[in-house]
Amino acid sequence: MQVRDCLVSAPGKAILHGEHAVVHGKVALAVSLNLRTYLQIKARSNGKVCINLPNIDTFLCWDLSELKQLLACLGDKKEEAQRLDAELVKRLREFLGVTDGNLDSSNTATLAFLYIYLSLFRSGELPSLTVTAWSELPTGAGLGSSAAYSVCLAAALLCAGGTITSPLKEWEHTARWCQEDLELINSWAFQGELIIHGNPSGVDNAVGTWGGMLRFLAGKIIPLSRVPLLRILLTNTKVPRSTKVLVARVKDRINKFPSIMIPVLDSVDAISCTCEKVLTDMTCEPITGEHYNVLEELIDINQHHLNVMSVGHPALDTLCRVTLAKGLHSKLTGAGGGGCGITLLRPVSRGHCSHIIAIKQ
Ligand SMILES: Nc1ncnc2c1ncn2[C@@H]1O[C@H](COP(=O)(O)OP(=O)(O)O)[C@@H](O)[C@H]1O
Ligand SMILES: C[C@@](O)(CCOP(=O)(O)O)CC(=O)O
Ligand SMILES: [Mg+2]
Repeated sequence: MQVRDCLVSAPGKAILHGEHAVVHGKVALAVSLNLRTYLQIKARSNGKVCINLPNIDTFLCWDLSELKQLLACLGDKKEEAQRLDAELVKRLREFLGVTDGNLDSSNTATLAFLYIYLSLFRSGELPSLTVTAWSELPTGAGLGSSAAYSVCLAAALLCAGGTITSPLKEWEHTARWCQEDLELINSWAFQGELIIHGNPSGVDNAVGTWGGMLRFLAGKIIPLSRVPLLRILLTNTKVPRSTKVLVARVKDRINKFPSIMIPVLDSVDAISCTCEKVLTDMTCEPITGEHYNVLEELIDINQHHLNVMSVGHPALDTLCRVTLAKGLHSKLTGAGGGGCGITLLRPVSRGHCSHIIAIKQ
């Protein structure tokens, strides 16, 4: 089978409020960034499947015959993007020599690719192709690099195999898929996140698929079209961490102290809802210092809650302290434990360097 060549991209994200709580059914507010992951598929006729992931120093090739063996006796089950096929995951882990202890960047990214590739093409002939993915996002820093990679994998493999068609007209440089295709891409991207994160909420792949700013609650995605222009400073502590480990850590703490932790999750939910209301108010009435006072207090309270969830880090404490000395309020974003923090800038604040994002629509 010959696939179509294609090139896709997807954005990273910043979570304003609701990280971790969203995994436990609470509201999160997230926004896409102008930092993207790109992925190209090229059809080959050499009987090989190759993957090049320069950001994580991973360059691998397999013969189609080896990959076909992984599907032996799995049956022609219609590929579906609802849940992981445990048997296929087990075979892939064995094939890559992966045990729970050595699920590093390279192994997880390779596993996610092979899982989606084999699932999508399992009922027909496996195609020979080369996948190359690269990103402007820091890997493992809370800006949704895993989701942007998973969204790109899903979109490109669905497109290469002809399940969805490219919306790009000859004269256009970029285009978006229709809603139905975006939903299919999102559901396969969620599979990638399941492999990389273990227990994802789905908020990151939703932002990677639809872009813009959205409210996410238990799989329900509500785009927020009326939001004010906010300036947010992103700071990368450069402390490495893994979302999978942090999500599992929060779960352990909830299991250990349910009566203490459940109210914390409820409070984070209320913070997201209050923040959303303030943002809406800011679009229908003149913006005042009081709006910013509330947004800043919400950031401070949430940062304390995230520390209570055990996903803080001394480098993030430093960020909060240093910015507060300048009258600015910060919290971690994404899984925490290091990675990136966000700082709300008031309209008068002068541009600190790092990366400034504009939040609108
Ligand atoms: N550009 C990339 N190329 C290949 N794999 C990537 C890339 N970006 C992210 N990944 C995968 O995602 C993992 C990081 O995911 P995660 O811990 O959730 O952090 P993040 O906050 O960046 O999403 C990496 O270990 C790797 O497996
Ligand atoms: C902690 C969490 O809420 C966000 C994780 O984001 P990131 O992988 O750190 O970019 C997990 C999730 O929602 O799946
Ligand atoms: Mg991630």
